[in-house]
Amino acid sequence: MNTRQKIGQSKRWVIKIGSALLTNDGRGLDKTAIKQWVAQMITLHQRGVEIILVSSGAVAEGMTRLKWTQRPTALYKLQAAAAVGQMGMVQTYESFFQHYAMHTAQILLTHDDLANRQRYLNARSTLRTLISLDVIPVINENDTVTTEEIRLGDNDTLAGLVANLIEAELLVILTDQQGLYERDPRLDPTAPLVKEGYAGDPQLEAMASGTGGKLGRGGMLTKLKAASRAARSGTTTWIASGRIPEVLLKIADGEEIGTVLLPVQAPLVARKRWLASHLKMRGHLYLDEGAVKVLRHSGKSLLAIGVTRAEGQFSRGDMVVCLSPTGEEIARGLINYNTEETHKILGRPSEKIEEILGYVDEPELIHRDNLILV
Ligand SMILES: Nc1ncnc2c1ncn2[C@@H]1O[C@H](COP(=O)(O)OP(=O)(O)O)[C@@H](O)[C@H]1O
Ligand SMILES: N[C@@H](CCC(=O)OP(=O)(O)O)C(=O)O
Repeated sequence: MNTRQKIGQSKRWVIKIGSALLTNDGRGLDKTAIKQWVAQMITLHQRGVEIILVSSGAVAEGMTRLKWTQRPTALYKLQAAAAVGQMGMVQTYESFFQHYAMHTAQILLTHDDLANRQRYLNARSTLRTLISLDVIPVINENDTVTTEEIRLGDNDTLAGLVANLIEAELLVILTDQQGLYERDPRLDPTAPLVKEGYAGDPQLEAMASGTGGKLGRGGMLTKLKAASRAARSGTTTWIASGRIPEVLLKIADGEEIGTVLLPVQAPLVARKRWLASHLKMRGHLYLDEGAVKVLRHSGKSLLAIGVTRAEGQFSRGDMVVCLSPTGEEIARGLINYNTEETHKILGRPSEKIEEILGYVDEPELIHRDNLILV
């Protein structure tokens, strides 16, 4: 059995379907195609595969329903379109799955739901429960309530994080191209297809352009970044064209289609994976050489004494980036003190915190359990 065939036998899949594909390039929901993907998912489910769907298309379908020809730039219009289009999308999935007596469940997530530990754990247990009930979760970003500040931005990222959340074995990204090409095929139609690579390989990321089509937001770069995120839970990513007949079954059979991106590092433990899923950084801490060494080699907490400078506006519990004296990123972590407090205690020993602030929240600036090395 070759690598692809082994991957095809994965038992927990996250399947992400992009806007361009789902709405047939903006001509409204492509119900014929959706019907076929649903039929394939049913076959996979009957073979014992657990499926979580991440579906884009709310904004694109909303635009069609509202008869808008141009994707609006104003957030409030995008949110209105998403609210209208999400209805059509979930109705379509539910009715096709109902045909096979299966239920779907709508899950709308925001960045905050994944950044807050309690909500992250709630989302995970809901998804696990739905899977155990043989229900197909249909996930999208909760576009109607997200602001520029807190949005994930594209569903490739969301799919990568969902793969981490439920420890999927395989993330399938269906799009309007055959996979990753060595150059953007819109610019160079002769570019060769990359068949296999490693998630997080910077050489592959250099091949992908960051702009999506007129409907999607991601482009190929976010798909590669999603593969890199997914790899943190040991998940393999398979990017393929959703227009290939029986595409999902071909993947399950390990056929030579699309681009396969293999995880290289050992999977991170659950809490570290959650930490790594934070996308919004609120500040930067510059460490001295001693602190860099301790973080890298001793797995210890970060103390205020090892920090020379702090930038940004953050509150207790926010994610900040730790940099070496030359500005190289070393780690990220949840800080125990806000900006003003940090400015007062940096460079000082932990036993002085009480004297300086009048209280001590924690002796560490960032506890090692809340720290992830980069
Ligand atoms: N190296 C590349 N290989 C393949 N596609 C690329 C590459 N660079 C950029 N792209 C573009 O990414 C697009 C897919 O992204 P996007 O429009 O966001 O799709 P989706 O809606 O499926 O997320 C393709 O149509 C393609 O033009
Ligand atoms: N949440 C948005 C997703 C937009 C988006 O990222 O689309 P895509 O790049 O096609 O995955 C929607 O449903 O329209």
